[in-house]
Amino acid sequence: MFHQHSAPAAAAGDLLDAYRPGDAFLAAPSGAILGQGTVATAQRLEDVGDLLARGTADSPAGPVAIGAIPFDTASPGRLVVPATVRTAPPLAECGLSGRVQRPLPGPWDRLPVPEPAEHAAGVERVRTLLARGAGDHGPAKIVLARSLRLRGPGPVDVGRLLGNLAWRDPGAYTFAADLPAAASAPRTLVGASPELLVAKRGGRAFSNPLAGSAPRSADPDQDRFSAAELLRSAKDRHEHAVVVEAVTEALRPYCRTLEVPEPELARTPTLWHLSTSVTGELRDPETPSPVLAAALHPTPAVCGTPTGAARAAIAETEPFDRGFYTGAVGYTDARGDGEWIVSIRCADVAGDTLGLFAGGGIVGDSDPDAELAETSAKLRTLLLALGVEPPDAGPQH
Ligand SMILES: C=C(O[C@H]1C=CC=C(C(=O)O)[C@@H]1O)C(=O)O
Repeated sequence: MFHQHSAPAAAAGDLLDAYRPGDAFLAAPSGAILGQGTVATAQRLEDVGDLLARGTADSPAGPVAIGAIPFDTASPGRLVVPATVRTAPPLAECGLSGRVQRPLPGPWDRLPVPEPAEHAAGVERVRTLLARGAGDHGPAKIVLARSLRLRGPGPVDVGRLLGNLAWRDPGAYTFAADLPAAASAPRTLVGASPELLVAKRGGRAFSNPLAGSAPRSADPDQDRFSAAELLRSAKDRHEHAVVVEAVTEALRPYCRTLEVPEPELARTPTLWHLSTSVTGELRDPETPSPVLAAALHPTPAVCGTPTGAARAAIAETEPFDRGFYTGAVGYTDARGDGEWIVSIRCADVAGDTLGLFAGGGIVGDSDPDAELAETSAKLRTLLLALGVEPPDAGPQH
């Protein structure tokens, strides 16, 4: 039996200031939450409901669990019931504009894994696999990722990095989640994702699959052109449709109705994406958000389709373990209301090192050079927030 203290905060900026390594922070367009201290933990989404039922809280919604699950559903996650939970209105309402970005001190050693040319060769290999499997229950889409390892002159200041990410894009899902440490050093997943895996509020479920991307440009005409091209691109619309179909099929057993509008454009400071906002009315309004997240994860936005074949191709092709990249980060209360975010545009931080990751969906007509450019733009979310790359004159929002 445990008890969780809850308190409102005036502004999400206060929660950012209060964040310390080991805490859990998530800022979403619906509001921000900070968890501090630990009274209970679980390793799997499926166990969170029972865990929360064993405690009480100051809040009428009961205790809250916050945390992360990895890409590989067979590996343990870290889901924490914090001793204290503080909530605040969304970051975008709290006026972070009075602050400045505080670059993290360098110099930084960079190690791409694999080398960019090797990633491009991997895209070619995956295209061959896709061609071979076409029409034969083989994979139809595979998300291939690459990694960039950075080592700085001292322990990475995760709080500062989190503040910079929030400042750069207050509309993103900005998060820091404590991870199971490999050695004695604390480990944190920190990032600013544009993608909602699933949210559940009362009797409704929401998902916002993204897939199909184009790098933004500093030239406004070129930027508008890239966005319009993306919206028209048959290749990107196919890549996107595969994800929307999988998301609606995974939600359908839980929903009485599902609204699936046409894709539209969504933007981050570095990329355009095709985006579909799916809304469902739940058959059972008490279906908990972790159950929905477990049913959806991993979507073809991060893995591919069919899931098993895509997962096998990823394991064969990517020369690193994804860990918590392309997993999910989120929270739920004891009533099951909560939000789970696709953990992309993030870094796995331990001591003086960061593992950055970026991937892209590969279909039959993907171009290896375009995939390199796209993953470079995705890596820039973290590189800009670190101050490793100077802020450019390009679009910021
Ligand atoms: C896998 C990532 O992005 C996914 C989300 C949006 C667009 C994507 C794409 O166009 O390929 C990816 O599916 C990543 O950022 O590492």
